[in-house]
Amino acid sequence: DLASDRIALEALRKAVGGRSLLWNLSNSPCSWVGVFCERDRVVGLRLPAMGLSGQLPIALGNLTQLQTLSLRFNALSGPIPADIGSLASLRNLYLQENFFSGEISGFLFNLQNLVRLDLAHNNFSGEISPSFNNLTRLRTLYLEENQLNGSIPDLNFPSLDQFNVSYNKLIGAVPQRLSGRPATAFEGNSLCGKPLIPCNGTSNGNDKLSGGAIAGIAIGCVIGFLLILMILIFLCKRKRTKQGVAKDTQERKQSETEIARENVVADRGTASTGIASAAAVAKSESKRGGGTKNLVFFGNTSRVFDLEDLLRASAEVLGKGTFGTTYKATLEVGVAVAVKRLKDVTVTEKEFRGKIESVGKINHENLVPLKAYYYNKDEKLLVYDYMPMGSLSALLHGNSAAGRTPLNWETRSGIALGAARGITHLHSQGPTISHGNIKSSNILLTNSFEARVSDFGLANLAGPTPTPNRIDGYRAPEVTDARKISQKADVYSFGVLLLELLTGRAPTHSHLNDEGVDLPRWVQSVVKDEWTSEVFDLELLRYQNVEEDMVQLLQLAINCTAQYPDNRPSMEEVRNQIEQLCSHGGDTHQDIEDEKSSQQTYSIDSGAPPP
Ligand SMILES: Nc1ncnc2c1ncn2[C@@H]1O[C@H](COP(=O)(O)OP(=O)(O)OP(=O)(O)O)[C@@H](O)[C@H]1O
Repeated sequence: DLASDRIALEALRKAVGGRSLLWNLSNSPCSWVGVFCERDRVVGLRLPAMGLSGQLPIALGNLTQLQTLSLRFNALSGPIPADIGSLASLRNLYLQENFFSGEISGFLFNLQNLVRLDLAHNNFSGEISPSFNNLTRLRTLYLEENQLNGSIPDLNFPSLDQFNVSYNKLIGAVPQRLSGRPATAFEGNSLCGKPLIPCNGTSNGNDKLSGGAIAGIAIGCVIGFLLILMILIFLCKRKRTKQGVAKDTQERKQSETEIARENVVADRGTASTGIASAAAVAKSESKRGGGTKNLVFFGNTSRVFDLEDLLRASAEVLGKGTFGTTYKATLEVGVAVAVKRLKDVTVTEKEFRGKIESVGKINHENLVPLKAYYYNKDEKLLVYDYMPMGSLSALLHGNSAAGRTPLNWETRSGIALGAARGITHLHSQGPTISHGNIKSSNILLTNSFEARVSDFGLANLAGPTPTPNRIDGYRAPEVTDARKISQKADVYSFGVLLLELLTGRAPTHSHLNDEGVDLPRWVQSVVKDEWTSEVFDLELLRYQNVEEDMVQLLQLAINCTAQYPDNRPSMEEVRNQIEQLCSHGGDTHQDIEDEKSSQQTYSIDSGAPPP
């Protein structure tokens, strides 16, 4: 009953959270922060990042109705206590990012109802037990970044979605049943076999080579060296006979090498030559009458610069995207612009000009305005305002060591609103107008963190993109060709963007994501298990009085990422809902010490598609 639940919780507080768990012991445990009850029993205990430290007491076994235990991101140490094995109702056990050590306790394998088990980033040692196979309902097993050794047993989980054992001390072959998992699930071990390198005769679990193999390699090296030497002698002789005959050819070759070198430097993003050479090509073309003489400006943009100025500008590569490389060019007058050098433009000049002219006419405070463009046979340049704060992607996933600003709820919801307004404005231009490439690197920020959507109108200038690229994590399931975009596909991508803002995780295929998470699927599966608060970015959990707003935005994101386009809201509806949400957001800067707890039981529709 609740009295025995109370005893367990008080013992836990005494052992690991005396200072950090500010529970009012004279009230019912169901009113305590992180404790969730149903029918007067504790069913959830969620204390992530609460500064808990020390060893878990033998007491939690009292919580016989507990379904979710989340103690992630704390400083808990020692073994997992044996009585956890008596939590017969437990479905979700989330202990990652602590200092737990010792072998993974055999008591865990009694937990027949366990669906998610995350023990990653601890100090667990010993072998992975084949008894994991007792956990037949398991869908998530995360064991990465521990000290586990030995080989991986033949694990057979019928419904496993997520699995990771990377960065342990595992050896031997990946069992066949797990060979379809991504290589990242196994890296950082001495493992072989699909999806890693094949296990051949020379590698039997450890990396030592046999004597025969070493001798073979040595002989191969000597033969290779002799061959190269002979080729070099032959080439030198030939060169001498040709000397003096082809001086002009040599000069030409030299200049080709220069150009090649220049391109390499530009590609590496270390110098301004890329944009300079683009502008130079453009300039020489226009001199020959092969295109427009100069940049074409839009609206009231004052023509403070021309191609010559771009040529002289100091420039740096900002990044390479789907449609080309983007440079920051600082003009001599001190103004910075972003110049996108388009590649693979497949439309005719007339179509290009028509499409870009209509992009240039679109004007809204939440869109990055296209200032000007340049078109000729060899070069197509787009000039935008330069946004000094960079992109949402860099801000969310950038290196925290480099001084990343943590984004609070107010800023995140403001960014969501700004982006929604920008995209809604685009959609209001006509039912066939859509963005086609909504993702966090295309949400740029002003100095005051206002969102401006960039890169609109480019999707149907380029050819099909058969290989997965960075948009793929955002792409709606019905979009098979990047050019066949729609407003409802934009809504899906925007939903993924909202999930990214809420969870702090980048979607699959993002170059910054190493977890391989399919964000909508992951969020839906967690929410279905009534585990909603686990999806939120830890930085957001500091602001407890906004959890209800976060849950509402999460529901909206889930609606946006519905599998069938007709089940998704329109962008206008999305904008209106975020506007409402932001308008009643009062004091959102409550501190972590704020004891006001949010004890609502949130109900989320997991957005399951119709049959
Ligand atoms: N106007 C701008 N001001 C500041 N940074 C920009 C601007 N435009 C683009 N960037 C940044 O330059 C980098 C490269 O942008 P680019 O648009 O070429 O590629 P992408 O956004 O990564 O992918 P895609 O081409 O698919 O949109 C990105 O990090 C982007 O955030």
